[in-house]
Amino acid sequence: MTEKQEAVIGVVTASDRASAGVYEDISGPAIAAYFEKVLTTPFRIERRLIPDGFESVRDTLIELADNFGCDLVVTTGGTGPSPRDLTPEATLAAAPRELPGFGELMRKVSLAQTPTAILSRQLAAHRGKCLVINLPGKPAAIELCLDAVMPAVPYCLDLIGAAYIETDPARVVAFRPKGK
Ligand SMILES: Nc1ncnc2c1ncn2[C@@H]1O[C@H](COP(=O)(O)OP(=O)(O)OP(=O)(O)O)[C@@H](O)[C@H]1O
Ligand SMILES: Nc1nc2c(c(=O)[nH]1)N[C@H]1C(S)=C(S)[C@@H](COP(=O)(O)O)O[C@H]1N2
Repeated sequence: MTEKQEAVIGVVTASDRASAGVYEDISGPAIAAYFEKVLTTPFRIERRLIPDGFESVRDTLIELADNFGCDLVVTTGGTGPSPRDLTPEATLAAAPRELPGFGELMRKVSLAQTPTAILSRQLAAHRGKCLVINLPGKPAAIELCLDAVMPAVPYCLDLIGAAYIETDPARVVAFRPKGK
């Protein structure tokens, strides 16, 4: 296995209002803080705070994957049914190979928190060696959704040829089949 020294993790907040300064972006920093807590292998974060919209999100994801070498990009916001909520469409335009289990599981755990969880069209997909995971905009969704999918993320990154990452087992028990 070729191990890269440092994983690169993109954190993208898609929100018209947070990007215009109407309210403070809490969800983007919460994602970065989550990885600080959970990962034990070296990584750095690339943060972006952008307006909602198909092109803004698609182009940001492509830039993070292709020019910044991101192994993983986590987005927040723009997953709902409002006309400007276009993060899932933009994600599939940038990363055409969907991993449907991620969206299914995140909606399932979110339903325990709120009945409106079914309004989120959040998904995960990969662009070559870069995995993209959508989260809802609400700060309360961040840790809940990431806790649900993180056990499978390190092995997923192995399979797509991205960086090798490890989690603190006291926080997240990551699953890698034996011998991998
Ligand atoms: N990045 C964020 N940081 C903090 N709070 C947020 C964020 N995104 C959403 N929220 C909160 O969730 C509420 C509902 O968010 P909504 O789904 O309308 O956001 P959005 O469509 O992602 O963003 P916007 O409407 O600003 O473009 C917001 O009013 C705000 O209180
Ligand atoms: N865990 C969790 N999931 C959630 C929510 C939440 O508060 N917690 N909010 C829901 C709501 S109200 C909406 S409209 C959708 C989409 O939100 P977004 O457009 O900000 O991505 O996510 C849903 N999923």
